[in-house]
Amino acid sequence: MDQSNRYADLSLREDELISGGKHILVAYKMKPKAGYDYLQAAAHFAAESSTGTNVEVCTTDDFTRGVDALVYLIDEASEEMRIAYPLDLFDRNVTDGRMMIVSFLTLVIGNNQGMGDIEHAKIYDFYVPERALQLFDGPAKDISDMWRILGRPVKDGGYIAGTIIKPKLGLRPEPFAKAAYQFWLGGDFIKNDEPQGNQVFAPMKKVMPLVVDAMKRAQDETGQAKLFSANITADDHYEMCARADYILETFGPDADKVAFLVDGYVGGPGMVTTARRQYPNQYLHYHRAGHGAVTSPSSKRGYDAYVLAKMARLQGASGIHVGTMGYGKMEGTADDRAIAYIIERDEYQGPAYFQKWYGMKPTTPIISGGMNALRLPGFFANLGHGNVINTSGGGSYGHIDSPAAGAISLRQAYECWQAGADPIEWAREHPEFARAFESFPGDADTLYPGWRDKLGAHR
Ligand SMILES: O=C(COP(=O)(O)O)[C@H](O)[C@H](O)COP(=O)(O)O
Ligand SMILES: [Mg+2]
Repeated sequence: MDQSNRYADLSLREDELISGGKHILVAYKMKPKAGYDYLQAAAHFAAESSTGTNVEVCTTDDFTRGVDALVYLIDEASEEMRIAYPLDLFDRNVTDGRMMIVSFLTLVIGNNQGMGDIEHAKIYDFYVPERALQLFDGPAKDISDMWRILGRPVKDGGYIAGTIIKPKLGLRPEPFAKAAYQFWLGGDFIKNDEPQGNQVFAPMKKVMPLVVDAMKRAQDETGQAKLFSANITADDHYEMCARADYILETFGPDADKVAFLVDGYVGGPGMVTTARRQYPNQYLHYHRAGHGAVTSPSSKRGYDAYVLAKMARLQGASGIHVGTMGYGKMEGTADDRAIAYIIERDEYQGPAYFQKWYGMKPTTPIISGGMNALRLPGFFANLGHGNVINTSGGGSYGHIDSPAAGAISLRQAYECWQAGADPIEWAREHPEFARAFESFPGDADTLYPGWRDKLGAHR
């Protein structure tokens, strides 16, 4: 059935839809199955994503038609399809009238992902009008809260040197806490790796008191505040809250230095929002493990990492992983800067839409995955600033001298970039950074050819 008379209006202008402020706009790359007309398939897509189905139903009335999603732009050659969704389509909380990402996802990337006439469709950008932005929680805490705890300026407080306890799994409580202590002697921030929780060989109630002790000792020894991001992920939100409450109680006077990590992609928006709403005083760390299943450039379905990050800011993540922009081990390119910019700035021109955030707090880009001191100078040059949290697991625990030396080498890499210095020259004056070359010789050969001769001459 051709529904393009009802669910498409190509005369609608995007600038007018935006100035009207009554629609969420979504940009897709969509391809119909062979033999299907592009506009008809797009209109069916909009129908399934809003008020319709594949046939006319007798229960539809004039009001129903007023909340139809409308295809307002198509370009078959570039697989471009943009749809305007009236705000009233989206579910609101009974308790407080607020909007929810789960309803946004259910409509804009819901049943349309399994349609028989669609080859594939993937969201690459969306636009949220001011009124809808007011109805999302947004972050309660942001990187300025971390900087404040670290005793830094709350604006442009700079690089937070972090790590992930490695090995990823398999450490019992004492070696786990020892690993934390060793890193904190040189660095700022430690996160649980995303699967670490309450394994039988490392029960949370044995691990956490030892981590608190390690934090205290590292703080005493260095005279600096230290931060810990604790994984509270669980299927059951009561379990999640039990973990969070236990952790806050255990950290006691240092509880402000605790972030809560949630595996937000596998756990879903309910998990993220539970953490956001139950613990608004804690920094909320969104780990996106699993996201590649839909966000990977090789996937023609789902949504991309830019869209995931933008949704995370709406939901109230204080920080989310944004990849390493081609400088680490995970998939990514230099252009992934956009993923950081959309979540940290007050406004940003995305791939399709110019988004203003109207004062919503920023979400910190968390840089993680195969990073080490040698890769950081290029990373900062590409991003253009260093106001990020970076967690280098292998880059710290793989340093040949110690985790503390690994941590120090990370900070030195940041300072090298800040100074605009040549990394080889910097290494001559900064021993931990120099030893990173020997710790990661494969990276050193790739990034700084001839480093052995140049540094060896001064050894
Ligand atoms: O444990 C790590 C990195 O460990 P290491 O520092 O040892 O490589 C992170 O879970 C991934 O990088 C995910 O990050 P992202 O979601 O940005 O890919
Ligand atoms: Mg990890």
